Amino acid sequence: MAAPLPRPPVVLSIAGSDPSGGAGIQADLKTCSALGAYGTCVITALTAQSTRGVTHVHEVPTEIVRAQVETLVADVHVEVVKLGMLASVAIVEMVHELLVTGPLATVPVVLDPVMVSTSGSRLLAPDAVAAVRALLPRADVITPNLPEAAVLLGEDTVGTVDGLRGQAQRLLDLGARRVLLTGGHLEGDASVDLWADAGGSVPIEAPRIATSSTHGTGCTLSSAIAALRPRHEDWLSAVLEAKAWLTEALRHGDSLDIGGGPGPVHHFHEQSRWQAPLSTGRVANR
Ligand SMILES: Nc1ncnc2c1ncn2[C@@H]1O[C@H](COP(=O)(O)OP(=O)(O)OP(=O)(O)O)[C@@H](O)[C@H]1O
Ligand SMILES: Cc1ncc(COP(=O)(O)O)c(N)n1
Repeated sequence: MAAPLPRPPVVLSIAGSDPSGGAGIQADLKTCSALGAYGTCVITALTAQSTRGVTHVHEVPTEIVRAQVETLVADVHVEVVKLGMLASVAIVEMVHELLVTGPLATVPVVLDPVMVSTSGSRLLAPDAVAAVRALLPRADVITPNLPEAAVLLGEDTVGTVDGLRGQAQRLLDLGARRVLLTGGHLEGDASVDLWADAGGSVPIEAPRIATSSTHGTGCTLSSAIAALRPRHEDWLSAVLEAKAWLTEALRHGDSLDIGGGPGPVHHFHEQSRWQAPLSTGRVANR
């Protein structure tokens, strides 16, 4: 029998804070705990938000973002980084530098290019889109939703799986290595995302859950991929497990009954409980 991992893989979420606990670093840390990873975080922005929406955004000074990363990484070995809300050009560029020439230079990256909250508030300054685009080649996987993919490409939002294929390919052309284009904004009985990498593209389907508890699904999915990557041989296998787990967390979200707006998914529901598989002890590499 193979030995279990000696300790949980360490994931670093660099993202914004959501006091309502459904999105941002709070969702990322819960996801890590639910999936057997150890979550750490560096906060880029404080938002004042509830399930009903965002009322304020306060960006963390870039030197404090840098200090958080440097202080953490000097002590703790991070196995995967997940990037969420990066707020401004200055923060995107600072994080980019840390990922290329700084202490995170060899760490695999999942980039969720967060731009606008479900409730419609800007979480990324419009002039920061080019800086996020420049970050694409440094990410191992990017997880844009349909509006985010369209903004990155300077195109209109598409609404069909064929349209997704074209956009995913053009994101690869921009330097992304692997793309999971999330189709939560599509309609239909299935919730279809599109995976694309140098080998081609493949739709990833799950049942569409009739629920209003969709706050933070994008954050939760991208951090689940980061949390599961060290336990899989490749990125696509981690994505498939993350998507299946998220679907169960969505299925049980309404039972939480948090807030008056779109509520969070249920990271810890019994039927979505994740069990650490026996493992070879392999950890992610690039
Ligand atoms: N009702 C649903 N049922 C099943 N899966 C869903 C549903 N809504 C979203 N998903 C899935 O959740 C994941 C994230 O989807 P989405 O495209 O909505 O990202 P997002 O817009 O970044 O999310 P959010 O802004 O809510 O954090 C995808 O895998 C998507 O297919
Ligand atoms: C800090 C933070 N990060 C990300 C989101 C996106 O999540 P959603 O689209 O569900 O509002 C958010 N609302 N807040």
